[in-house]
Amino acid sequence: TQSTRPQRLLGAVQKNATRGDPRSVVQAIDQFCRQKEWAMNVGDEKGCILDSVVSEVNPATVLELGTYCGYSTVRIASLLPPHAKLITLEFNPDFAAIARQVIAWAGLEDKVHLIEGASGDWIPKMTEQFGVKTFDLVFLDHWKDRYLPDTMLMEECGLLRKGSILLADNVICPGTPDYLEYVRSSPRYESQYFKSHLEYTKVEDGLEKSVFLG
Ligand SMILES: Cc1ncnc2c1ncn2[C@@H]1O[C@H](/C=C/CNC(=O)c2cc(-c3ccc(F)cc3)cc(O)c2O)[C@@H](O)[C@H]1O
Ligand SMILES: [Mg+2]
Repeated sequence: TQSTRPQRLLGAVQKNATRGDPRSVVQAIDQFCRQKEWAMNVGDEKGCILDSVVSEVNPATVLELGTYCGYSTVRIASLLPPHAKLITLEFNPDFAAIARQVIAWAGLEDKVHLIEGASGDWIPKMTEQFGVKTFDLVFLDHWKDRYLPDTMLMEECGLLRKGSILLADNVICPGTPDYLEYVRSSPRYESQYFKSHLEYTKVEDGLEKSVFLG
């Protein structure tokens, strides 16, 4: 039977990356996506911006919405301090299965909690299920029409504290107009746009970093 693109991406990791070496996993995926098949990972260019924000925030608790194959999960987890926790939500079981293997190949399974389920169902359960009071950093990279409702839901559930950082992928391409309007106009956020390019292309895209002001 035909393999899927995520399966071929995992194959490239297992073939070209060194077990336990997150940077080699990231490099293997970027090489695969540049040379073989485009895939919707945040990519190397926007990935450097993601790395700098993670390093600056030095978060103890991170939430990622939309794991896909685990590329940004590996980038983020590889920069976390020893006891930090990254919770990543993915509702497609096939993608979740690939992501688990990518995360394991990088040797980061102890830092990552991959939950198979929908963000809308799981955001309200974060405190009771994982003892998370608030998130220091949230990376939004799931369906673009879910960014705004899930941000409002996180506010309602008290998961954001003064200083929590939201970092959103694809605010230009494919675009998240309602989310962008919200975080840029709300007095409860201080927003900043990091201009970049759509992964592995010359098309404009960027990340929006928004600080929750409480
Ligand atoms: C509510 C809920 N709960 C849990 N998991 C959820 C969830 N909603 C989605 N997911 C999961 O997250 C990923 C989905 C990511 C969506 N990302 C994009 O659509 C995307 C697209 C492009 C793109 C740009 C130009 C083009 F021409 C074509 C595509 C680039 C990107 O970077 C993207 O992120 C995927 O793994 C999906 O199962
Ligand atoms: Mg994206």
